[in-house]
Amino acid sequence: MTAPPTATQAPVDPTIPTVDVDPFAEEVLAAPHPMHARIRDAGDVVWIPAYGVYAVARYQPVKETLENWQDFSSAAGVGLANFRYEEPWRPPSLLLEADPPLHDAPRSVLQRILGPRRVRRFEEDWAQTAEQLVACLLRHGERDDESAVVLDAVPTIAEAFPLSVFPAALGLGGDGLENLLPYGNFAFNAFGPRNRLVTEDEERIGPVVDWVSQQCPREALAEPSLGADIWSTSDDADITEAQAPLLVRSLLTAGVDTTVYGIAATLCHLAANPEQYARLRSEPSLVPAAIEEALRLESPVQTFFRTTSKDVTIGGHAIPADAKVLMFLGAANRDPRRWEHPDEFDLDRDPSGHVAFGSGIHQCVGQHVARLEAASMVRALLPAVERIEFTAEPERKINNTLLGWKSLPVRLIPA
Ligand code: HEM
Ligand SMILES: CCOc1cccc(C(=O)O)c1
Repeated sequence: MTAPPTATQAPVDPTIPTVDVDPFAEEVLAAPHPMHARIRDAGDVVWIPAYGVYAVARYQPVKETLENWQDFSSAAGVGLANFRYEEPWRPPSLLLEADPPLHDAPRSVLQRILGPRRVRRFEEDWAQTAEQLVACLLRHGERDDESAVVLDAVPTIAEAFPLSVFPAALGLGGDGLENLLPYGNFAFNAFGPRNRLVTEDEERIGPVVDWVSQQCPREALAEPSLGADIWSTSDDADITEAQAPLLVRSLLTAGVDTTVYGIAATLCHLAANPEQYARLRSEPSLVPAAIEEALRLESPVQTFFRTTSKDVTIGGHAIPADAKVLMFLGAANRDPRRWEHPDEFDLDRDPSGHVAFGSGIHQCVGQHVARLEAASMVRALLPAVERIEFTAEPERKINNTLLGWKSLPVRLIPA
């Protein structure tokens, strides 16, 4: 492993604007939108001296960088760390941190197992679970003096629902599920710099990492399940027995915190836009559009990096080989060059083309699972809850990669 290059404090192309921000400062992680506008306005690509990286925030260059896997590699890691010089904190993902051809077979296996038709088999069960959750909250929830149910929608809905359906769908047993959110939280923090968000957890994450590893062997996974499906593809040599547990680990890592943040994002905008919530109640066919619009607006996964595989250009500017390029997915999803009134939640917008799930060969392979979880939850709320109102300011959850809510204090007015 050769020594990492010293982060040059200036771009090799002097026409690339420098933007002196720290995207991973906690106050910026909690409220990134002003920084996004500043970077978008500076140009197609900018230099961020704080980390010695290039960055793209406008929709077009973000989408092109995501889709150009040949020039912008994932195999050197999709975080700040460059695996060509630095040891990853865990064995790299066979999908997220791989390029073709190594990426091909694992991707094909998960694409088949998590495809829309296969995911539809969960529809009835997840709808029933979501309806039971809503009925239980309305029956047992604390009531205010106007008989509305007062609760924090993050633990009681956004976290409770995914944790009640996804581990079982994956094939996990019942013990230790409290490790899932901390593991995903650490994994997403680890894509960023080694700041407090990483160091404060790394001392105690060991047992959590061990628990996750213990969930991946074939004998740990119930049948039938998504995890068992992964292992059965190793019988047909689509993937090897050594690869199967890493694919299970991928679903454990990427498949929980993200959906919690996605549901919280949707609930936040339904509470903030009561007239659009009312419209959904009368037009439930708009539920998928509402979820896509919330994902565009919030982009639970805010950033990922790529590493240039040779001397390339972005927007006509020269970028050298082996450079890290930070892609601001959340900024691209609010780029006024691509979206009209970009910061508004608009049910009538066509949100297709947003990059909340990425784009190209690495586009989220779990997106159908994510969409079904969110739709199941929203569809269960609509007939039972007339309105969702904030009772206090929502509180941000801070993470180097994820943007979401730690708390959504609301009152549910029963229908
Ligand atoms: C709202 C929820 C979710 C969001 C916003 C999200 C976002 C993303 C994004 C942006 C990528 C692209 C990464 C890149 O280009 O480097 C991605 C990839 C991926 N996602 Fe999701 N995701 C979500 C839910 C899920 C779920 C539920 C699963 C598993 C069941 C999952 C599994 C994966 C995997 C394995 C990859 C890597 C795919 C590849 O590299 O080929 N994600 N996701
Ligand atoms: C949501 C982006 O997708 C991810 C995130 C973290 C880990 C993995 C994996 O493949 O292990 C995938």
